[in-house]
Amino acid sequence: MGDQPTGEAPTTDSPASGATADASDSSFDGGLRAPGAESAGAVEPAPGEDLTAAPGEVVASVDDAPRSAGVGGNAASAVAFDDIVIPPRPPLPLPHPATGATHDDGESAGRSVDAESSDADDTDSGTPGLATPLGAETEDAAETGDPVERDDGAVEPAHEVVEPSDRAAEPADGALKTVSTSGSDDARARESTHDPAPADVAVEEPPTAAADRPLDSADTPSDDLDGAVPDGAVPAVEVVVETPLDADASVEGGAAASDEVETRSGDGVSPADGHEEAEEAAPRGAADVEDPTPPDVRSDDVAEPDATGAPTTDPATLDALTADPLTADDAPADADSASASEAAEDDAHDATAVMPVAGADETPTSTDPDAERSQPDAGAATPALTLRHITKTFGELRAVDAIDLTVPAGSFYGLVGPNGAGKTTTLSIIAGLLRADAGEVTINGVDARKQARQAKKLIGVLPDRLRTFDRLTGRQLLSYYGALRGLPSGLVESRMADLARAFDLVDALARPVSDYSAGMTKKVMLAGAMIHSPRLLVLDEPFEAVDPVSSGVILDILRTYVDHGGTVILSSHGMELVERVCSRVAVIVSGQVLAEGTVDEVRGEGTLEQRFRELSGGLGDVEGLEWLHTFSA
Ligand SMILES: Nc1ncnc2c1ncn2[C@@H]1O[C@H](COP(=O)(O)OP(=O)(O)OP(=O)(O)O)[C@@H](O)[C@H]1O
Repeated sequence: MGDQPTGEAPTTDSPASGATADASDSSFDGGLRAPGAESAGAVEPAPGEDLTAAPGEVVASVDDAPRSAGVGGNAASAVAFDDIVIPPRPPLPLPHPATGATHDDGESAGRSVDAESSDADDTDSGTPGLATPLGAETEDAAETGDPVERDDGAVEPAHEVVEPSDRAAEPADGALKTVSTSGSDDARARESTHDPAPADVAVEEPPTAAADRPLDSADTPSDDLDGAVPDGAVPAVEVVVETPLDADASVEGGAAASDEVETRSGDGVSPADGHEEAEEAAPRGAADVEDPTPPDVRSDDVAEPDATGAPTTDPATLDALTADPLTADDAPADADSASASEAAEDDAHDATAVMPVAGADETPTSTDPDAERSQPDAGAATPALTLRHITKTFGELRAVDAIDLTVPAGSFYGLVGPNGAGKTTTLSIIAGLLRADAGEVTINGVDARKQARQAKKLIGVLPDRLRTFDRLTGRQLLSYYGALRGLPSGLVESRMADLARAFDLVDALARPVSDYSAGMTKKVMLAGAMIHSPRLLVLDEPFEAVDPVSSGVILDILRTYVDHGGTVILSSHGMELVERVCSRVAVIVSGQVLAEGTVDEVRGEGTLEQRFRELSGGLGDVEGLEWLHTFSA
């Protein structure tokens, strides 16, 4: 190719462009491009021309050079560079003095360059702009044979860069020095390093999003809560772990500390800033929220140390661990203390305990919906949840209209309804995210308004829209959930490991939740809702975006949870799923409960979906959409 007619070299065909692009990535890029391109500010001329003939030849030079020079790869680059670069500096006519020693190798490059210049002059290839810069650049040095004066005024012998000894000693420098002849700052900067471009790029590269991530690799220690975590998540965890212990000494103080922890953890920066972000993170209707912290991580709990201190997932042990420490003696007193402040009541409860709740022994343990349907009164003694005339309006819209519901303890309760029916609003009120305009919410006998903190201890929440502190890694988030719920760190670690395995999140725990898919986010938040083994799980669309395998796992977990006395209330648009797994169901339309009871009672002779369609008014009006079938484009 070195003997190709010069007229073929300077073209703007795509191969040339492609070669230019390729060459730009190579270590000998500077040798190929710099003299012409950088010094003259060429518009990719020399490379394009040169490479039109060069791609194969350049490679051949690189391959051959080291063999002839008896040096390694880096030297090879330098030799190849010489072969290619030197021609622009000395007089163009061949043979070039510097390439004479390696004529075979240098010939192609030298002729290529020569061809460029002459071709640009001799042919009407339509690429004068491509050839000219290199020609102009080389002429100065080549015709005079004088040292090259750089743009910054420094004088550099033109031949310096071609000294074989220099190249052998510092091949990379040799290549870079050639770049320096351009006189550009960039070239000089590169000249100063012994490391080729890739390292320069790596060093100078601006911070990336990945660099901002708290943890991004699996090599993060499992107990890395104190490890290097950007965004200030570390101090959050440090403080969180200690908060419940502080709360032990003083409920008031503990609550205050807890608030601070929530805030600081929320943004991982500072309490003040975090508070704002925590509010930002609050679910829809934040203006109505009693507490800006999402309910799934919200906790007014004081520490409830593990009775045994031993991590466990054994259901029986979990029941023991989560058994409400409250004593029945205080229950009536609580009911009578409506006039006292909410905080004062909660403190009293925290200090002494209350709550006659339906324990696992009192609750049917069958996961067979049919079996449970045959026991509609199961857990009737103390319902897991009761709503009395709950009403919520948004402006003129009555989203929830005097709803009454009773969810027996140990039931798997489905809330279904069309879009905008009021399901999420209802669940948000149950979770304490929204304050109802009117009505009462009672959770396991605890008035959710009068004894908000006590009530919140009893529930785990998967909120709508998955808003959470997603700058934390999954591990940090679950640790945060657990710490806020007052669990000992060892127990948190143990449960987190169990939940991660169950939800197939082991490999994801070290990654920021913001990088999770929707289904993964749902699963980690569901894990967070469960980590303190609450008595009632309030789940808004728990299966949405979750893959079938994970859905099956979640269902198994929830069923077992219900078997052991837990209660689940969930919203879903999956009629078949609700029909299959739920023992009771309520159909909400326009903020009102139009049907409620066991699944058998609600669906009657047909399917639940048929009943749902009847109650919700069927399909929308699809007439008038004929234009959709005209396919205008
Ligand atoms: N914060 C809010 N501000 C104003 N309107 C709201 C707010 N939250 C809910 N709404 C309105 O209340 C009604 C009930 O909404 P909600 O989210 O409870 O419905 P949903 O049954 O959960 O619907 P979907 O099945 O689509 O999730 C809707 O008309 C909705 O626009």
